[in-house]
Amino acid sequence: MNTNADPAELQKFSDLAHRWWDPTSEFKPLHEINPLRLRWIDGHADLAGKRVLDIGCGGGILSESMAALGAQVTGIDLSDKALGVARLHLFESGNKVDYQHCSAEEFASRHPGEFDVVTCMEMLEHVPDPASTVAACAGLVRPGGQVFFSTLNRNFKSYLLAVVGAEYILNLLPRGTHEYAKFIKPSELARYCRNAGLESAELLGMSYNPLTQTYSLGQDTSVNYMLQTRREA
Ligand SMILES: C[S@@+](CC[C@H](N)C(=O)[O-])C[C@H]1O[C@@H](n2cnc3c(N)ncnc32)[C@H](O)[C@@H]1O
Repeated sequence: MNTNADPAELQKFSDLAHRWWDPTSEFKPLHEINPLRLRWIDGHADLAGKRVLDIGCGGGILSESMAALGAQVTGIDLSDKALGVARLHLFESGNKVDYQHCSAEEFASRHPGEFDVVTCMEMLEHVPDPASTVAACAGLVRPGGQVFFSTLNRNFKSYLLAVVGAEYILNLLPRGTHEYAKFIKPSELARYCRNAGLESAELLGMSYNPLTQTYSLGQDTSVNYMLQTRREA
């Protein structure tokens, strides 16, 4: 099976992996959005006791926070360095997460329908074939289970804010973090989901206010957004 991965993208995350848990580092935005997305996911999926798979888990910011709410979490990623940092951090936090080096597609072939909840956050914009990742997510969740995605919209505003603003003006992210052509419109993500047997439910925007330097959830999906989906029963 050809791996649906871009080695240059994985290298970017491996190079920065040692700073994953530093809330002032390049990963500051992930630390800041985490409480918002965690509350949103938990509000829909009631995570305690659920079997959860976190795809593209990186250093484990979301995985650990879901485990802390009582979910049985497995995290998969293709960056060995990020997974190394994620495993080490468990010693510090005392949380339990099963981290594995695997692609979504390969994991789906081994664990069909095994999860109540699948999360795939800030990852689709880093893979060559996001539709294939979405199909793998659909294969991993049980009928009636939920899959949550987040990614970046593709339009002039998202180019200005997520690439020019975040990488070149505010220096929130290292230059080259995001490739504009890989951003995904909500309509495209909804189509990938529909084709994979996932029904789209709530679409929610996540916005950054540079004046207050805070993120908030709302109806504005023009830059960052999240999509809740459910596998047809
Ligand atoms: C921006 S980080 C997001 C980490 C985490 N999902 C979060 O939101 O906190 C993107 C992650 O996707 C991983 N990744 C990129 N391509 C991947 C692939 N094809 N399969 C699995 N993980 C991948 C990277 O190694 C990195 O850890």
